[in-house]
Amino acid sequence: MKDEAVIDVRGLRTQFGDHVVHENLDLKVRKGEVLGIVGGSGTGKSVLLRTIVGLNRPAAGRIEVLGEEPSMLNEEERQALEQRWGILFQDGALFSALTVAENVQVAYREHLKMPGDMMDELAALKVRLVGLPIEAASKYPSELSGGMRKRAGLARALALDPEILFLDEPTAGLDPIGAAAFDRLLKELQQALGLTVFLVTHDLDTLYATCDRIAVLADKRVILAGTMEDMMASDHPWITEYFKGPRGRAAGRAQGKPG
Ligand SMILES: Nc1ncnc2c1ncn2[C@@H]1O[C@H](COP(=O)(O)OP(=O)(O)OP(=O)(O)O)[C@@H](O)[C@H]1O
Repeated sequence: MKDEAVIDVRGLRTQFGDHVVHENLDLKVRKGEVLGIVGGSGTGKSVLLRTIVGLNRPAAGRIEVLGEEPSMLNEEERQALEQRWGILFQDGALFSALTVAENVQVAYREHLKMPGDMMDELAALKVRLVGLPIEAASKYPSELSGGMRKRAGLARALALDPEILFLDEPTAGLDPIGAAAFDRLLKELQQALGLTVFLVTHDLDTLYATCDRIAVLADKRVILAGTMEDMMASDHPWITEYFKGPRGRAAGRAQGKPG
């Protein structure tokens, strides 16, 4: 069932006042794939993510996630659906007054009833899963490096064993070594856990290292969704400049692809 769509967006329009961000946007994300969303600054990548997860209301169109239409659900059904995905926002969005373990446990307190020691064990498991030392569990976000905070955010996003992981610019602000390590972790986790990943990124190295397909946002819609080979074959000016410009070529060479 590799082609089964777990996210299906059709005819989406989003707008803020008179400002139309998306018009007639279609996008399918297939089960088990890592889909990278790219596009120029302000083309609406983050707004698309936020709209799919219900944080922003579409002006028109239809959004299905895991076979459900979030806007048609009652509160209880919505909560049940929300437990099936995890989100890592750009800034990690950790609660600064809580330790890493407590951040992971927010989801357990909200959605599950379980004894404290079991929550501790589960949080420790998630902390290890994302490659953090166990000591990090009792630290506050301000005591961690940027890379460790991203991993802590990922641990929180994975708290409830989601089927879909939404990531907004996960490698932004990381040094190249930290970013490459995060890419490897993401790919390993995606394969081990069978996740579907919706990944907003500007990072060409991340695209090469992790994505099965890429969707390009321009002119208020997805102008091309396909593999890296499809991107290289396109003659759309933005796509050509992005993927075949000096940075695109360098990223391709680093992954052993001819530039
Ligand atoms: N809550 C909001 N109210 C009004 N306008 C908004 C809101 N959120 C986003 N926008 C506008 O929607 C457009 C798309 O924003 P978005 O953050 O999705 O862009 P992006 O493609 O993720 O950009 P970047 O790559 O720079 O992060 C921008 O013009 C932005 O100003």
